[in-house]
Amino acid sequence: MCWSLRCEETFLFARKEGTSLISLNGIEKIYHSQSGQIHALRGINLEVKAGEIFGVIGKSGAGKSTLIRCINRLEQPTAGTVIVDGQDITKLTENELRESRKKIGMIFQHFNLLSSRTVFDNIAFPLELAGYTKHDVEDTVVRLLKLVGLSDKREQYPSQLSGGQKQRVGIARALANRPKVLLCDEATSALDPQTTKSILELLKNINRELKLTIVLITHEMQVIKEICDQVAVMENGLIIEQGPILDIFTQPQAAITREFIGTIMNHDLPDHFKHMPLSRTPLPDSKLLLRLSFIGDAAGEPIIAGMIRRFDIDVSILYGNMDHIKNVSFGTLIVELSGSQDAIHRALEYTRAHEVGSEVIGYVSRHAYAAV
Ligand SMILES: Nc1ncnc2c1ncn2[C@@H]1O[C@H](COP(=O)(O)OP(=O)(O)OP(=O)(O)O)[C@@H](O)[C@H]1O
Repeated sequence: MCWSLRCEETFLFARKEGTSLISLNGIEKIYHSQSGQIHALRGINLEVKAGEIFGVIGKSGAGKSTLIRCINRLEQPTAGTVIVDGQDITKLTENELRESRKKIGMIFQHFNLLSSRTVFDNIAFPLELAGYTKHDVEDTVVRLLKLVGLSDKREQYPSQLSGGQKQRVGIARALANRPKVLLCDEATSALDPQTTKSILELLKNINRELKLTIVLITHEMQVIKEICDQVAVMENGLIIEQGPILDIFTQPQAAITREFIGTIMNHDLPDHFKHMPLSRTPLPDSKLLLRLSFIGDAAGEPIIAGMIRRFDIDVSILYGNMDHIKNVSFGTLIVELSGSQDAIHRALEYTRAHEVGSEVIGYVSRHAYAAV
């Protein structure tokens, strides 16, 4: 990281952290193919603030690649505007675009390195194109190699590197022109989990140290959870949900968001409960199924013990998990409350007074247990 500290003048940020660096307004993309038209993006609006890591998640075909490629105009949007650092990318001439793209680095799933060039020469390539002197090229590449931890590989060829090392070369090359934005197109999808972790760690460090804004697309919720500040969820060319990741993880609204979160943490009832008839209103002699969500300080509160102590009820924990994002703990418990309806009602009020999210899943008759 010392490269950035010695060269802070090389990363000049026109925009302060927290102000909008990328703004997509009403982006449409229609592809014309032999089999007809494909409406890949359907009115995308997106704001990425300077200094943040913004993740876009979606299943295959959702439109993620098309979206990220509109940011540097590798794809020309059919309609809408793409503003990067105050400049409307969609309106630029080819010459202006070439210059503007220096502000926008990109890395790819399959690295896209030049196989006939060494590691050093791959990273040097954009600098040579930009007309840097031999001395400046040498100086910059040496520093970039150090930044990505590949100083000892400078004379190797891509075929002699592991996937993670290749992606490090890709990152160094993308940073060569001192961009303000780094676009990551499924940058870890071809890597094993351990290597993925180390690349995400590197991206996180680069974001922190160089204050580089990062936009990444992925189909893996774990990637979003590990490094993103904000996330947008895409389906069928639309953004169906977006927000800070803690909000999205603790209060997912759309079914597909719940599905993505479900791939790394369970948010659902245990299977055998799914087959029980649930009532929205209390039945005589029924038990209440409740989902409790805890965030931050509330995660440490002994809420269950408090309920049992204060009210004449039994509480069984059916399912629970705890996790943390950016050092904030959060968790979910699915509990079953049994007792008089009055005691259950008061226990419910008690949870609501304690800044604990509580969602009534339903009431289940005691007899239902026998039927399952
Ligand atoms: N060059 C193209 N010509 C025609 N159709 C395309 C083209 N590129 C993408 N599409 C179509 O646009 C839609 C969105 O594709 P896109 O690659 O953006 O999705 P994605 O979410 O990135 O999917 P994946 O994760 O599989 O890459 C898909 O239906 C795809 O088939």
